[in-house]
Amino acid sequence: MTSPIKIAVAGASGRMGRAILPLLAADPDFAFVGGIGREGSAGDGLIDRSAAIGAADVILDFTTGRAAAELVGLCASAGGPALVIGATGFEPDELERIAEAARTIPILRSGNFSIGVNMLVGLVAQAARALPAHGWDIEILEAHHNRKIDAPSGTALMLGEAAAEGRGVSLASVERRGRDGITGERPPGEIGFAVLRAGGLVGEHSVLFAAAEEVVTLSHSALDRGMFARGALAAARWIAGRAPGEYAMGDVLGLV
Ligand SMILES: NC(=O)C1=CN([C@@H]2O[C@H](COP(=O)(O)OP(=O)(O)OC[C@H]3O[C@@H](n4cnc5c(N)ncnc54)[C@H](OP(=O)(O)O)[C@@H]3O)[C@@H](O)[C@H]2O)C=CC1
Ligand SMILES: O=C(O)C1=N[C@H](C(=O)O)C[C@H](O)C1
Repeated sequence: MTSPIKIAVAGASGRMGRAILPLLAADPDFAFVGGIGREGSAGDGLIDRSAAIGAADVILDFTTGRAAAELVGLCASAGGPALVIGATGFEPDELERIAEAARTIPILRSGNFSIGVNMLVGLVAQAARALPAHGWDIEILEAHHNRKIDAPSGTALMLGEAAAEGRGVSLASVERRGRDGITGERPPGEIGFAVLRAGGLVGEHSVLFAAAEEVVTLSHSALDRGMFARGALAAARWIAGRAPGEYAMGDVLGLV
C-alpha cells in the first residue's frame, strides 16, 4: 500500500477551499495537512506557510494571483513542495515568477480544472485556425457571481490564448478588453472580451466566431464548483513526485 499524498490548501476558507476539503477528507489517497490562511492568521485546521511547505507533498492554491505568486516563490526557495494553482488574476510579472520557479519545482497552473473547459480550449484553437481573421470576428463572453474579484476570468484568458494561438498571433497584440464610448469600428483580427458579474453564477463562457451572415458559438456552463475541486485533486494526484516544470491541465487529461 502506498502512503497518501500530503496536501495543504491555500484559501481553505474560500468557496473553492470549502468545496475541496470534504473531497480530501473522503479520499484515502490524500492526507490533509492543513489550510494556509493570510499571513499571521490562526484558526482551526490552519497552519502557517513554512509549516505547510515543510509538511505537504502538494499545495493547492485557490487564493488570488498575488498571494499565489508569493507562495510559489517561498516553495521554490525551499525546493518544494509541488503546487497546483487554481487562482486567477495574475499580473504579467507574477506569471514570470511562476515560470522561473518551475525550473526548481513542479507547478501546474490552470484557470479552470473542468474537463469540458479544457476540451473547449482545443476546439477554440481549431476553429480560430480554420476561420480567417478577415471575415470572422472573435469575441469572448464570460459571466460570474458577484463576489468574483478579477476580470476577465482566468478561463476567458485561456480561451483568448487558444484563439490567438489558432490564428498564429500573440493575444497581447490583438486583445480588446471591454468597450465604452465612441470606440470606432471594430478592426479585423481583434479578440474582444466582455464581462458580466451577477448573482450566484458559477461560470459561463462563450466564444463567438461571427461573420457577416453566420455565427458559430462555442460555450461552456459550470453548474457546480465540485467539478473544479475534483479536477484540482486529479491534478494533485498527477503532479505528486513529478520533475520540476510548468504543467497544464491538458497534461493531466491527456489533451496535449
Ligand atoms: N481554476 C479553477 O478551476 C477555479 C479557479 N478559481 C479561482 O480560485 C480563486 C479563489 O476563488 P474562490 O474560492 O471563489 O474565492 P474566495 O474569495 O471565496 O476565497 C479566496 C480564499 O483565499 C484567501 N486569501 C485571499 N487573499 C489571501 C492572501 N493574501 N493570503 C492567503 N490567503 C488569501 C481568502 O482568505 P480570507 O477568507 O481571509 O479572505 C479565501 O480563503 C480565484 O482566483 C478564482 O478565480 C475559482 C474556481 C475554479
Ligand atoms: O472565480 C470563480 O468563481 C471562477 N474562476 C475561474 C476563472 O477565473 O476562470 C474559473 C471558474 O470560471 C470560476
